[in-house]
Amino acid sequence: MAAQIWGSEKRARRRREISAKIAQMPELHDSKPLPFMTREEKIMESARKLTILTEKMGQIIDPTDPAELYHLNNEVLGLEGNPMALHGVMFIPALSAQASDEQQAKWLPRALRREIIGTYAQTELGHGTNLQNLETTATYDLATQEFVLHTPQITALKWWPGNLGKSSNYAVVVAHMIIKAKNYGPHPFMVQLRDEKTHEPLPGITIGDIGPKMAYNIVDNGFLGFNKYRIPRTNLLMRHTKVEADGTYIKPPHAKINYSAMVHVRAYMLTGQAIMLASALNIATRYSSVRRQGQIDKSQPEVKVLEYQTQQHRLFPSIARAYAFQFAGAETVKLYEHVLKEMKSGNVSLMADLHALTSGLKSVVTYQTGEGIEQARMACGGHGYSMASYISEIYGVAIGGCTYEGENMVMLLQLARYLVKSAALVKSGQSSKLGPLVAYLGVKSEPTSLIDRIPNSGFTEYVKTFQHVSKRQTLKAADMFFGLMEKGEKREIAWNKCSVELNRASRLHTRLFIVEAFVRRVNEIADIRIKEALTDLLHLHVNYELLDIASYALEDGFLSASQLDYIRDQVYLYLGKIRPNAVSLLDSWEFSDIELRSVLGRRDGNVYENLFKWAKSSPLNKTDVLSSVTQYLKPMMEKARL
Ligand SMILES: Cc1cc2nc3c(=O)[nH]c(=O)nc-3n(C[C@H](O)[C@H](O)[C@H](O)COP(=O)(O)OP(=O)(O)OC[C@H]3O[C@@H](n4cnc5c(N)ncnc54)[C@H](O)[C@@H]3O)c2cc1C
Repeated sequence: MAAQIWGSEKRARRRREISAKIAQMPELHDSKPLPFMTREEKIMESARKLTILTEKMGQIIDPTDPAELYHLNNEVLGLEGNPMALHGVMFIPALSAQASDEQQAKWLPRALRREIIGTYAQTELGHGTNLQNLETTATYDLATQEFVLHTPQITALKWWPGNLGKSSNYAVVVAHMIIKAKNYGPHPFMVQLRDEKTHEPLPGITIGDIGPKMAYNIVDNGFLGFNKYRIPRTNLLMRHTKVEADGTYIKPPHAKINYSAMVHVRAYMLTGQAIMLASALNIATRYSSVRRQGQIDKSQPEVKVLEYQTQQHRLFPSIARAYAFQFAGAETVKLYEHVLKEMKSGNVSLMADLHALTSGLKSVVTYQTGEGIEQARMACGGHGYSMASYISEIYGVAIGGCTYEGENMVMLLQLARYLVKSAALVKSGQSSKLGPLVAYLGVKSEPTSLIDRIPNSGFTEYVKTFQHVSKRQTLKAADMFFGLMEKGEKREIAWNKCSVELNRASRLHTRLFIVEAFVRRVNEIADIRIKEALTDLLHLHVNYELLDIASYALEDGFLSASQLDYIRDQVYLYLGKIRPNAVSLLDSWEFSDIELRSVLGRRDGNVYENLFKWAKSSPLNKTDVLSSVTQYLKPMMEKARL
């Protein structure tokens, strides 16, 4: 099963080998549980491990393999980030995608050798989503052939970029490029922020940390201001756009080229989210098979809480989602690699499809991951609320994904734009022009669903039902939008008035893709036992998801009330079928104890002993009487007793 999850037998084996090596290297382990450290201590601890990794990485992994690097980071540095988190995830990819060959030759080897640390600074205090209204400017000075970076007011400060505050000495900074008083819009520039010897901010730069956050506190998200700070013209990243010495601006050959970096990050985010969801569920499911509370049959002993149907209903559909997201993520990464190849040979047409899809996937997957992790936390009762479970940290980190890399609602609206364009093609009889991911919008569906009416139909009738609801909602929302415009509403006003319905269409389209990706994967599996276990999970997935969106299928009579009852019964049937495999379905992800960092979710299952040991190591327990008591509470009580 691990091979299915991680993509191949070899990848699964390499993960095990890497975990085994790390287990033998105590210098790479947390020196004490992270929840007992202050933010400064955590950053120090992470930097310590980072420098060891820089030295020894080659002994543990193949550093050119992103999957191995990801696993190493997760296990050693953990989810809470590290002082170079953005360096690998955003800075190097931004240089790779947007710097010219010459620029790459100058900066990339230094970045890869870690001579410099970089980040990606786009968001500002005043604007994140609306890039057109970013306020940082880069004005071209023809006389010196330099760009002058400036933040004219407080809202123009860069705000949020990871590792910008204290760790990075370089950044790719997005600023409005102005040449001869003409604004060419936001463009990326390579900017040195700090002196390479002293690490002090360079003159003209105001920089710092934005303070503690809900999670991710090892990352020093920062602010950055420029006071007429000069950089050479050649620091504009010039892979696609160019500015010549005389200020001549050369446009990128194709606007969609700029999508590729975003699509890349969003595609990889999906598997990251699946891993976080599976981690939280692994903790909660293991704990639920140890924790005993109450009886189902009063004549019998207390049961493991995993026996309760409500507990299964809380956890198992999310297990199915974790698998679904992992498979959809892997498929999207493959699709991305294919589209990239096509683009290199001049075919950019598929990028729009993929960009739209990844916008929807990023939004649906991060939202449902957050939901699933929170349910996992509650499934652990009181102990889930303790940092010993580590689920709250996983939750905090995962839901950051709902906001960064494009705020979720805005992402859904991006996909909706594509769906509305596609609906217009259907309405004008041009369905043959639909992109491959939306081709179903042009296919006539049956009048009613055949779920439970055709024996052994596999998942075909489910997929058709998802297609029907997605198509119907897309055409309905598009009709609403076109109708308002026909009545004379301005395009933007009409769009805003339909945006809830449009986002519903985007969610349904995305959920359809996730279901299809799951079905495709299960159909490919040769090993009978694995296929059987995943088929059960897929049954739960399609029935649970359909029940969740049933109102869309009921409103036009596509599904009947009796079919809904059948679907509901199927959910209960598969909860029961999955119960015996639940723990192993998550153990198959092969997270090590080091990686999970959870007292509740350890492999040995010694929850109570481990919890007591953990509590005793709380810094508050170093002394029996705290100075807060001697200084304040004791005198207060003494005074009251007089
Ligand atoms: C953990 C974390 C890490 C980050 N790391 C980085 C980083 O490394 N580099 C970087 O540059 N930035 C980073 N960011 C910033 C992040 O990219 C932005 O916060 C994000 O793009 C959202 O923008 P915003 O904060 O301006 O939200 P806003 O756009 O102000 O969103 C507020 C609300 O308005 C709604 N809204 C906004 N516009 C529209 C619209 N057009 N239609 C409908 N609704 C709308 C949103 O849906 C949301 O509900 C990070 C943020 C977080 C939380």
